[in-house]
Amino acid sequence: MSRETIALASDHAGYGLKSLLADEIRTLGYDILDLGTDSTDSVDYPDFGSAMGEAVTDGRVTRGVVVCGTGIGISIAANRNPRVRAALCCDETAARLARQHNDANVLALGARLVGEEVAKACLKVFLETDFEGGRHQRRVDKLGRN
Ligand SMILES: O=C(CO)[C@H](O)[C@H](O)[C@H](O)COP(=O)(O)O
Repeated sequence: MSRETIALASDHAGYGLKSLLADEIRTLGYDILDLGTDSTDSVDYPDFGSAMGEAVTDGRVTRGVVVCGTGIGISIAANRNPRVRAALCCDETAARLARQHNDANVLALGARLVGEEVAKACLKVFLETDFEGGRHQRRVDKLGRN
């Protein structure tokens, strides 16, 4: 069976955590599609949130992870794309519920707000938790395209 590819995108503030999460994603048994940025040189988070939206829309990936300083800007940017349901998470419980209840397809993290171990725990839960469907499906349907 082929391995799922997980897309990753960040701005400069999220670059370090993105690199660490790329290694973690591979360790967990997935391939990665790195949408940048490629250094800590200052860039604009909307460009990378938008790149994530395009990767989901054109079918290169079904799930991804976005990182900026707070996770706020890049999650707003990713969510401008109607096919993205990006969830900004600061702990494992939020990451689990984002999958179970919201069928979130993009995990957003704030590199300046969460520690590396918490970020890795959020990532693992996000990747390994299934959507529960049922009443949640009706609500996700009301969000629009997916
Ligand atoms: O957190 C962010 C947006 O919500 C960004 O990652 C930036 O860190 C933030 O806007 C601050 O930017 P700076 O140019 O690194 O000061």
